[in-house]
Amino acid sequence: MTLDQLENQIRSKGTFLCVGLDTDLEKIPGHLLQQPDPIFAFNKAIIDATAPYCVAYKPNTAFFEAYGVKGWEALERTVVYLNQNYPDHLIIADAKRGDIGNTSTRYAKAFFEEIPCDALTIAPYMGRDSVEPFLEFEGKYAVLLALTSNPGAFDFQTLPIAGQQQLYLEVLEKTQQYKNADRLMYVVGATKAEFLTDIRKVVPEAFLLIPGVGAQGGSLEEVCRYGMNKRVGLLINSSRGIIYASQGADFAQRAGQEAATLQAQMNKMLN
Ligand SMILES: O=C(O)c1cc(=O)[nH]c(=O)n1[C@@H]1O[C@H](COP(=O)(O)O)[C@@H](O)[C@H]1O
Repeated sequence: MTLDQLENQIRSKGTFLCVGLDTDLEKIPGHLLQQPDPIFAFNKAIIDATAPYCVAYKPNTAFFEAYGVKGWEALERTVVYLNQNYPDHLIIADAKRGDIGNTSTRYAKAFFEEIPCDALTIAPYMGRDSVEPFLEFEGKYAVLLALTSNPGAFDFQTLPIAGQQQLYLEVLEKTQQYKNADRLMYVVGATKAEFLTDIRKVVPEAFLLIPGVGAQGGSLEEVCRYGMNKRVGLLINSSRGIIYASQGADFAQRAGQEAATLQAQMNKMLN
């Protein structure tokens, strides 16, 4: 998917919502546990209920990897289902990878080819040779952690380097020099909305993946005020707030309602 196509989807559907698939067998309705693949059964129902209100899905691979081979199979089924039925939705594998060059290439093949996602979250701290292999795939995106939503983000990411620029700003500035930097997106936590003005000075054009609304308490309004750019430039993720809106038989319907509520709020911000 090109960024122009992504922007067109956002504008035509009036939403820049990304639904996070953080599927936990301990939280899904009991009746699904009788299914041959309960994780996929849950995801499929959530996807069918929320697709009109979002432009992206973010399966967090930890929630699949935790179940070993069965989890990987569920991830693959989920991605195949999305590609076949909802090809206009961006699929972001949230795996937070990144390693020396030849290893990064294998991760890229795993998540861009073998399990064909459109984007992959990456920890940038091993530097240029660990990130550029992900940027060799046309139509695919590396989503680098810039300023994360969790409290520990302040341990390192906001520290000044050698008394100068803060580390997260250095990550943004330096990675914009990488080859195929137009295939980069960045993660910024919704809980860090007050930093978005500084972030936009360094990456005015880039798409930002913003997790942390809903369960983590970030404000959609503040994120839009400080983070939106002329191509919208935002994908706002909510996982638990949508997929566990109900843990009963009406779970999919309630997930759809939550997604519709967010879509309505986003639509207002776009107009
Ligand atoms: O890369 C991410 O997606 C991510 C980065 C970050 O800074 N904070 C963050 O919460 N996430 C992910 O975004 C999702 C947030 O889930 P909820 O808090 O349930 O909406 C989880 O899958 C997290 O792993």
